[in-house]
Amino acid sequence: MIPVAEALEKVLAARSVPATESVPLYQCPGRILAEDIAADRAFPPFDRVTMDGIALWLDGRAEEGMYRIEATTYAGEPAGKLASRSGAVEVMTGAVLPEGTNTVVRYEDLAFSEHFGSRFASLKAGVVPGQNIHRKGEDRAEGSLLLKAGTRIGSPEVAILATVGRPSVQVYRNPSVCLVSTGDELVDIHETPLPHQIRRSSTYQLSAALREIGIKSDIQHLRDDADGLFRALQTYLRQHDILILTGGVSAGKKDYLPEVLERLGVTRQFHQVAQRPGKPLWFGTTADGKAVFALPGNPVSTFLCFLKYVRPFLGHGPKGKPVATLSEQVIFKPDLTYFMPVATYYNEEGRHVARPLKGSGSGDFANLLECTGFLELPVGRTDFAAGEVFPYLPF
Ligand SMILES: Nc1nc2c(c(=O)[nH]1)N[C@H]1C(S)=C(S)[C@@H](COP(=O)(O)OP(=O)(O)OC[C@H]3O[C@@H](n4cnc5c(N)ncnc54)[C@H](O)[C@@H]3O)O[C@H]1N2
Ligand code: MOO
Ligand SMILES: [Mg+2]
Repeated sequence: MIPVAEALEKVLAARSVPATESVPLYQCPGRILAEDIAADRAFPPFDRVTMDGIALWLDGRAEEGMYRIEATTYAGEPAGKLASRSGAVEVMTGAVLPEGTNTVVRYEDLAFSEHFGSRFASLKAGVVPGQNIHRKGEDRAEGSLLLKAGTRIGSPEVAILATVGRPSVQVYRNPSVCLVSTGDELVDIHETPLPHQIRRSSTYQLSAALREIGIKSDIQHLRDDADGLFRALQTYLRQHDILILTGGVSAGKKDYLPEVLERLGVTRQFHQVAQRPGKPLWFGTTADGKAVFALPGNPVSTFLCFLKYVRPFLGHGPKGKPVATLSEQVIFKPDLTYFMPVATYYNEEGRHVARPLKGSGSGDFANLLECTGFLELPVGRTDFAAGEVFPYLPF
């Protein structure tokens, strides 16, 4: 049995740099960027008018008087030019600031009048020279690094990729993942279980969790039969990069997976981690770079092991190092790291608080409905006080 930190280290050490592929921008969300992205132009690329109104030249003194409207510049038109310091150009939000102007005044702060066939604007309110202009390069300089390879692409990243003109993007190729449930007691979801059977649920849960990070997976099921497992897993290993198996890794007489996997040439990296749930976790690798996770069958263990080990292996997980404050005292005596199911919320003081969800152990997957994640209570202690802060593993 090895400690949690060591198990995670071994899992992360087994990662290899995946091949890359080009995908259309609309298929990018959830994928991991495989190239650096630089600004092809300044952000914004020109002095951008931010209010509908007029652009004029102000030096801080000449606010009085009327400004003759010389022209109008709409968004999408080339930059206009102010001819006279006593004039103004009508401008719309998104237009290029006309040459010779330095300030934009919005319509709400102007009064218009007509004299001798010309329109004039006078200022109704105080004006700060330079106002209402989004200056060229103010956000990012041309050529600056906007996104680094390895970034997970979410909606803000898509906006950046779009604005630098990338209809397709290099991302890391998703691994081919096969989810395999094992167990003679498990029937499929369209079947009616006999009194001693249950429907399999956790491979569907894992498939959903993978989909949330943009990874498609195959779902298979195998009976608790050592030779059958050997033959089928041999095939799945050939066809896929990663196998995620559930059940059959503990001390039961039909828990064949550890033995079968080693017979298949999968090198065991570890079996059993000093944690609850998920103690029987098995992880191995092959000489040709494939990874096999054999997750304990109890559904809460399965899911916890997915979040803690498989998801980071796939390059996904929460940003930063989330923590939460324990809401009440917890006593946990076993000499194990305890991943406690919790529901978190923000209290009035802005603290991220974790409320333990008792549930009835690692078979109680209905307890995950209210759950938002797991609080990681460290090994070597038994008493955890209300108000203490611990690492938090969100869904
Ligand atoms: N003598 C010991 N017994 C057990 C130990 C131990 O250390 N010594 N560990 C316990 C722990 S902890 C866990 S977790 C389980 C893990 O067992 P397995 O990985 O061998 O899983 P199974 O025995 O096949 O199944 C356990 C449990 O989970 C249900 N299950 C399995 N797969 C699914 C699925 N796809 N969907 C829904 N439910 C599933 C299965 O029916 C069993 O009830 O072992 C303890 N025993
Ligand atoms: O890993 Mo087991 O989940 O403690 O039931
Ligand atoms: Mg078992």
